[in-house]
Amino acid sequence: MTAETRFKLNTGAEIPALGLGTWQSAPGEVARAVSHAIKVGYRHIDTAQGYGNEHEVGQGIKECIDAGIVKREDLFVTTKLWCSFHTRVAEAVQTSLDKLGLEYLDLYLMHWPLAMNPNGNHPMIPKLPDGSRDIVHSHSHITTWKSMEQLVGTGKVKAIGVSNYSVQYLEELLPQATIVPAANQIENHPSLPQQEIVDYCKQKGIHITAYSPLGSTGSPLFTAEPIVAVAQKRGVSPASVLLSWHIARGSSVLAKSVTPARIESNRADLIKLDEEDIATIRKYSDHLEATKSLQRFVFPPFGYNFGFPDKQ
Ligand SMILES: NC(=O)C1=CN([C@@H]2O[C@H](COP(=O)(O)OP(=O)(O)OC[C@H]3O[C@@H](n4cnc5c(N)ncnc54)[C@H](OP(=O)(O)O)[C@@H]3O)[C@@H](O)[C@H]2O)C=CC1
Ligand SMILES: O=C[C@H](O)[C@@H](O)[C@@H](O)[C@H](O)C(=O)O
Repeated sequence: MTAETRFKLNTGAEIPALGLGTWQSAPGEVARAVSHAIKVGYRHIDTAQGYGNEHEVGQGIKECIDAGIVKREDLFVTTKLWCSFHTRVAEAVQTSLDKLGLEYLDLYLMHWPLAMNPNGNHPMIPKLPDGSRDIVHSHSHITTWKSMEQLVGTGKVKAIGVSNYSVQYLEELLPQATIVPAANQIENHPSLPQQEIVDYCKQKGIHITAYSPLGSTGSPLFTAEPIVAVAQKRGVSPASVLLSWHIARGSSVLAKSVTPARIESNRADLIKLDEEDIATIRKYSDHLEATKSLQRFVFPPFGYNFGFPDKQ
């Protein structure tokens, strides 16, 4: 059954194919979204220090554990190190654990491969007087990774990984790494297939998790003609096609919703796309690439070159 699919990480652990996203899930909504998701079968929850909602995510998890719906070990919980904490990894992971009310994380990711000033004018998004983000250019993401490697063996993290890494950044990191990242969480959907990084990660044993698979808030992807065509042919919604596409590619996928009916259908309506469906979607992606019309929905104003082929 597609919703039960799990992928093996390079640690030997398994990551459930579908996770609940929680970015921009408002306070007062996210605990309910998490507990509803777990009740209807989700076993993978994605949050981040930067989302400011780890406490509420933890409440949703606790409700389900206390009610006997799941045990901690049935869940796969990911959180992420925020940029202004790259020099304070041990402190950051403990704070995340405390907020979540958990003793360990299944996956701890470096959210973006750059450090922001830990002593700047804001704890999360420090800015310079000209309004640009206060980035510590002298601090390498490799140094951050070395600190994250120290967490493995402490019992606080089962696996470590990265997010928003391009091939260029992985090529810098891998020769210096003692531990190969278990996962790279990247924006991924038919309008930004990122085949280059997906193939590279596959070759290196790094699992891909797709974020913003539905095109994030206010998405145009639901009405993209080839997606609608596959949805109609298969008798499902465009959202189902967009989510199922990643599972067919061997990636896990994070779907954010705070709407109970969507949380349910995003899981229940996953399907196994066939070769014809995949070919239709590939043709669409190839056309966008050829016409330089790829769409990246998440590109925060870091003013930084992440090595993304579509944003140089
Ligand atoms: N590592 C990183 O830098 C990033 C990680 N992420 C992670 O990935 C997750 C998913 O990405 P995100 O950007 O949130 O966007 P998604 O692509 O998951 O889209 C979320 C939006 O789609 C709506 N939606 C959900 N299901 C349906 C449906 N079946 N039909 C119609 N609309 C629907 C949601 O509305 P509603 O909630 O109102 O139902 C919300 O507005 C994040 O929440 C986060 O956990 C995301 C961005 C960056
Ligand atoms: O995970 C989601 C995104 O990466 C988000 O954390 C960033 O876009 C952040 O809001 C920022 O402004 O840098």
